[in-house]
Amino acid sequence: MKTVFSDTQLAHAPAQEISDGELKPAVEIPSRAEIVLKTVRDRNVGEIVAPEDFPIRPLHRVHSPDYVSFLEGFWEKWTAAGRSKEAFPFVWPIRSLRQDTTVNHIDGLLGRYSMDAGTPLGEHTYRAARASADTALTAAKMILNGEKAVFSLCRPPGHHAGFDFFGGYCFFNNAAVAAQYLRDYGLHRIAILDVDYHHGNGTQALFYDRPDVLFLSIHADPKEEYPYFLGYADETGEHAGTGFTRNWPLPLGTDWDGYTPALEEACRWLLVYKPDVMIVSLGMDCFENDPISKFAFKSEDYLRLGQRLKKVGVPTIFVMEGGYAVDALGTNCVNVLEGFEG
Ligand SMILES: NCCCCCC(=O)NO
Ligand SMILES: [Zn+2]
Repeated sequence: MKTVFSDTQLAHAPAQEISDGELKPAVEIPSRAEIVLKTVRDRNVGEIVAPEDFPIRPLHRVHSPDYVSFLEGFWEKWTAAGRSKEAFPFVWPIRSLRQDTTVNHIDGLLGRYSMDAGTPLGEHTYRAARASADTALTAAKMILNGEKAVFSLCRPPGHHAGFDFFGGYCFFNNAAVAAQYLRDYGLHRIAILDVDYHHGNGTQALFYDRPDVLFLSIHADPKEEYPYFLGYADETGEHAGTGFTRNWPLPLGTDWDGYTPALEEACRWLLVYKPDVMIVSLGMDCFENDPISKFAFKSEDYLRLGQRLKKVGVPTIFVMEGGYAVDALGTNCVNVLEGFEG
């Protein structure tokens, strides 16, 4: 299986994050990608290719142009305001506040275009996030050109990013951008299976009223876990998209045996939907030693996951999402790819 990756994706290097209500060392760090890349090489997964530089248009097919421009011009505005350290939002246009104002103050803009205070914006965030989206787009283009399976080593991740907001360490929704690109280039049905520990709220919302992209997510129950406010079992799509979203929230502490019934149900939905392509939002934070998560996968369970996904039997793009137990991240990620390749 080929891997797509660019060193530009390492440029976003957050130092801290706000997690569990306090400032902590950031976990979505460049070494995540480096260890996965090293393991891809060491275990001879396949050729590593650089992403193509796509124009901005595929991003505008998923994200609002003003949001993309905000990210692009942010650091200049931030430093013009006399600030030099990574930026954290701290005020949001929540209930009773206006959504329609033209905000100019940098702190207002930060809140307007974000969903949480845990995702710092730095000098190189835009550049790295663009490269991460290009990595997913390149994988999509490779599938259109006949590849049967591609691993897009995306970092920063994407599944929490929505139409006009960043959060959960995500800026551009890499999986959504790839799905839309495949639709724009003639494929009819795309399935996104999100196996990250956290619900992919951004991806769900982007396709919620559409039948052409099926969104399936198995994740920690949002009653107990980020993102808290989406990912419940009663969310099944709306309008033309009714029935084309499915969520399997699972209790904290879930291990592989507790996970497989939901995975089997999701695979049955895939069998019925018969997607032209399956995009797997591949977060490895269900792992038992993940520092911010509370499922109990073992490394060998990721081999089983890859083996099961292979049986779906459609062209597949693996888009990397979360996973913060850096020492085991390479092993766990490549286990999925090797399990898939058989
Ligand atoms: N700081 C709060 C937790 C952010 C979730 C990041 C993630 O792994 N999402 O899949
Ligand atoms: Zn996650």
